[in-house]
Amino acid sequence: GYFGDFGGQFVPELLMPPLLELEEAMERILPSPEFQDELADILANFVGRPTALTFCPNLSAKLGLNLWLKREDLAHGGAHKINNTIGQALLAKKLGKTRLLAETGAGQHGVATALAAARLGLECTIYMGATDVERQSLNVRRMKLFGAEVVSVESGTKTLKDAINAALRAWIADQKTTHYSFGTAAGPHPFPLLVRELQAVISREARAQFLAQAGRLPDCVVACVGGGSNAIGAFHEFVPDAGVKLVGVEAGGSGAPGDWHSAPLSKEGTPGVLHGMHTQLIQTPEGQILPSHSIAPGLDYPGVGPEHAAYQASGRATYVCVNDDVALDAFLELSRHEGIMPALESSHALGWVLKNAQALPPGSHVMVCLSGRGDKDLDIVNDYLSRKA
Ligand SMILES: C[C@@H](c1c[nH]c2ccccc12)[C@H](N)C(=O)O
Repeated sequence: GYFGDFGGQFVPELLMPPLLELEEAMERILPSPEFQDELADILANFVGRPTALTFCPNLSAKLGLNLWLKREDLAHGGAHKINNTIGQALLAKKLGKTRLLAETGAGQHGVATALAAARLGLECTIYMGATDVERQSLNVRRMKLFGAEVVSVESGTKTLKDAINAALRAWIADQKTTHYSFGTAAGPHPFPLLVRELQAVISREARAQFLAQAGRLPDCVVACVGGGSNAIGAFHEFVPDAGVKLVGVEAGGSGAPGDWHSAPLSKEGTPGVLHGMHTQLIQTPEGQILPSHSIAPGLDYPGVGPEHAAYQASGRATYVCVNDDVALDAFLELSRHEGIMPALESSHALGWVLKNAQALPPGSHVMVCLSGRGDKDLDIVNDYLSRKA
């Protein structure tokens, strides 16, 4: 369960039985033709795959690049999250589980888990920090309308990292009937591997679409990195293609000195253990996890998936970060020039491309993973516009 020095299963002994059961299920059930056929049918006819690979003629002309977008914003639920939640829900059902539980901070993973449970006839309990329940009330309403129970977590800073701790504890207490559907390619082994396998559909489709539509491979694949699930999925099938640069874009927050960020890889992160994994973290020298911040709720996390930490260490991928304003400007650029409204999370990836277009060879073919749609972010964007006016 390691990616170089990173990964592992740093959990209480009590959590080992369900993790071992999940690992065995992953090896036995996931690759089976029966599971793969059933998953392919759901991805086609419920999720709406394959998602488009969209060329951007106006921004390409403006930037002197060939800008392509992998449209995970068009997947059911409005983001890439469903690739993971529907796969884990199907696996849980094959294991005879009757309930899913999950963590969420921004609410996107909670919604994607709740709708997958509804579709597959499973009960669903979502753990969410009390602070997040307050500020993401629309997603709380969506989860409840899909039939999920939302448990408000009052411990710690009452945000995502506390929701994960509460969900892991709940799983220990109820492991026989319940599957924990982890929200990103992080957590204790086998979650980083399982989520990567389920999100790899993004690059599996994109690689074939690029060859068909552009007649070649991309020069560069760019994706935002919070926990890292859309990025690991966008990278995975391109990893063997040495000519394809992989760029992960983290959230730099406001950028003001002393302000919090969510960029353990591209800023001063250090190795440590959190949520069952050894990875790069934003922490004090004594190992106290520091608060994180980003204008994009889905990127707000002080850690990162271990496979990304390993790709940074090996040099296979490069990790950079952009601040809130660069992401907001990218949101406006794509909306105004291409008629597509990107999630603020995805806007970080696009923002890096817009900011660094001159540094890329002219005519480069760049694929940005558009991990989600931006309707959820209208209030934040309008607030930015009124401040800027
Ligand atoms: C990205 C996703 C998420 C869900 N669970 C996570 C664990 C670690 C990092 C990120 C996540 C999002 N923050 C959410 O709360 O739904």
